[in-house]
Amino acid sequence: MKTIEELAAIQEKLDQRIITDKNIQWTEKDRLLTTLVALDVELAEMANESQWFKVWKSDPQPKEKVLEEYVDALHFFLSIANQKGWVSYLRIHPEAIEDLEDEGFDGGLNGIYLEIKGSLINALFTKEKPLPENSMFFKDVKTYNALSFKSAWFLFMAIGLVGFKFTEDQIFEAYLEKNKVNHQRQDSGY
Ligand SMILES: O=c1ccn([C@H]2C[C@H](O)[C@@H](COP(=O)(O)O)O2)c(=O)[nH]1
Repeated sequence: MKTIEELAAIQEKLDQRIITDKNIQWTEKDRLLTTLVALDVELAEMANESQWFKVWKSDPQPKEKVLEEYVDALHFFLSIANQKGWVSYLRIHPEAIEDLEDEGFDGGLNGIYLEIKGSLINALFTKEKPLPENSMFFKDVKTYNALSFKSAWFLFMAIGLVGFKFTEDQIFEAYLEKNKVNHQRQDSGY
């Protein structure tokens, strides 16, 4: 199985190919904001396919495409990590996921989903602010912005692994499969 850092490198190749093929001219900021909008839309599509919030339906079962929408969102998450130099924050501790599995999450999937969005906004829109030198948070995390990203990423993985009960293998394989499709789309002038 590939590592998450390898997936990030695979993502960067796809992004750069799209930028070249479509001759996209943009500032770093334009690129980042475009990616955040794309991620926000994919997260919503994922929620819509999963249907967990559709309490008004008699049997809101997850639809087939949840994993596909999940890995579409994963593409844009990786892209943001690449753009901001946050790839090293993509490693998560399996024990933290296990703890979440045991304790559950305040607000359930709605809570996690909305917190992902809030944390992403904090990560990208608040002024860069360093964490205190002797911060009790992770040693490698230097700013509040990076901490918010790490938190959004952890919750995104938690939705996949705990909420939807996908395995990491399933997620990584589905990502590679969709990445291939995205290249094929570019080959055929998407
Ligand atoms: O710069 C880009 C543009 C698109 N995609 C991928 C992510 C999703 O898998 C898919 C979304 O495209 P639509 O199906 O929404 O057109 O394309 C990227 O990875 N990078």
